[in-house]
Amino acid sequence: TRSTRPQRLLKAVQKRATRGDPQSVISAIDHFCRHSEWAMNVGDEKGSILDSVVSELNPEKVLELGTYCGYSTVRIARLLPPGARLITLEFNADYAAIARQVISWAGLEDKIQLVEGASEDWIPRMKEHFGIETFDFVFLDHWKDRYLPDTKLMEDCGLLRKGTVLLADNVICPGVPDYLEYVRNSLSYKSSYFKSHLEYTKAEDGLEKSVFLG
Ligand SMILES: Cn1cnc(CNC(=O)c2cc(-c3ccc(F)cc3)cc(O)c2O)c1
Ligand SMILES: [Mg+2]
Repeated sequence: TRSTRPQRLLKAVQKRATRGDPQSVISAIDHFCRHSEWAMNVGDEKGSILDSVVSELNPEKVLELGTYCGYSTVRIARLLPPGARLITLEFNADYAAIARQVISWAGLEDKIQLVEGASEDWIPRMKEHFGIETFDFVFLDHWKDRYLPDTKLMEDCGLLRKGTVLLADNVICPGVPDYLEYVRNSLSYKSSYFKSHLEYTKAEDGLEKSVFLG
């Protein structure tokens, strides 16, 4: 049967990228998405903003909601200091299978724990299952109707501390109006918008950076 787009994306990585070289994996996926088939990775333009937020923060404990093919997982993990850990949650088993191979090709498996399942099931288990008290950085890029409930769930589970940074993808396209309204009006967050474009297109999109004030 016909291959899937994530399978073709993985083939492009294995064909073009060098094992153990995260930058070549990122470039191979960007090339595939620009010249072969669009895919919903955060992309190179918003990816550069993601890089700058991560580099400035130097987080030890990172949570990513929505792995997809592992593009942003690799972008983040390549910048983490030794000993830092990234937990990434993916609901879709087919995406998770591809992401594991992309992460492995980049040689970053030691920094990354990919967990398959629903974010609402795993967020309450971060402490007892992963020994995580609080996260330093959270990248939200999963189902857009889950950004707000999962943020409230992270608050309720005590996973955010004074200074934890949430960075949300797609706040314009597809858009997350309820989440934006919440983080921009809540006294518990200092929020700012980074205007950019939908990956590999000219359409407007952006990232919302929200610092939890405790
Ligand atoms: C099925 N599924 C598994 N994970 C998810 C969560 N991600 C998205 O939905 C997502 C969607 C788009 C997008 C799609 C079509 C379009 F016309 C414009 C934008 C872009 C993104 O960056 C995304 O992260 C969905
Ligand atoms: Mg996205």
